[in-house]
Amino acid sequence: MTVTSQIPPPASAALKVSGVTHSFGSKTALDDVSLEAPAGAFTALVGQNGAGKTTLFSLITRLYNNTSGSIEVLGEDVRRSPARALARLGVVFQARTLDLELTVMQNLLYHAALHGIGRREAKRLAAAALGRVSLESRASDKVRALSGGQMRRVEIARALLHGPAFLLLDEPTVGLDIGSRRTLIDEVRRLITEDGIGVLWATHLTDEIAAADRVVVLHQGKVMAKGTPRELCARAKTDDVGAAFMTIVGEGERPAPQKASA
Ligand SMILES: Nc1ncnc2c1ncn2[C@@H]1O[C@H](COP(=O)(O)OP(=O)(O)OP(=O)(O)O)[C@@H](O)[C@H]1O
Repeated sequence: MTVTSQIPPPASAALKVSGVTHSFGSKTALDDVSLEAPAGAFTALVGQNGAGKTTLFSLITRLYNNTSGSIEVLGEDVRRSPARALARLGVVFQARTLDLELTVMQNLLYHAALHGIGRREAKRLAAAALGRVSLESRASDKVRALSGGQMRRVEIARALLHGPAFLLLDEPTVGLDIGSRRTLIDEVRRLITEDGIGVLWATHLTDEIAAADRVVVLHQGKVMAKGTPRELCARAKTDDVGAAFMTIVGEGERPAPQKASA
């Protein structure tokens, strides 16, 4: 009997960013950035403050126009086919955007109305989305009554309303306590395993990375490394992902300007 090794096919890139540069005046926030994030997997975009994570998210979501390179969501170019590309994308921005005085359900229905979803369908979708983040029992509560972590999960439910295949989350755990952080990450990982959603998760916290994740290290607008945590650790000759990140980021530090000798 012949035994053939089962090599899994390469995961297709649900999000593909190629050669994207973006500047604010003379400040280059992103410098020839290329990265891929597969469907049905967790990709961590790790970078310190000012690395360029939010700028990248703003380009992917068309808040800013990408004038160089290309960005594709499930094969749809965001510049050429913005409606089709954005229809496949769910986004949780860094800043919180729920109306605190409305109920959880009212927030979701308002968002659905903006997307042209009819009331009855919106209610069905909202209930299903709340179930996916384990918050169906809070539908009638005012958002103000929720914890920070629960608010984030409502924002994820809102991002899921239109049935996206890929989720972008920009530092979603900032300001949350350890328990809420863990719950939020677990919920998002469950969406990946149960619904096959792809995730790009921006963070500066390396303890949010799991062994099976893909990691992209962004520093001062440049992609410094891409790979599995194990590959990053091997490159930095350490077994600690946080230490590997600091080593890799250190490689990218701009040299201090030389003083002219007298
Ligand atoms: N609207 C803007 N005008 C000018 N400079 C900007 C603007 N937005 C971002 N920048 C600069 O671009 C660089 C990247 O910023 P960005 O917000 O994308 O980083 P980040 O990785 O999201 O950091 P943080 O975690 O602090 O949000 C920074 O140097 C920032 O000061």
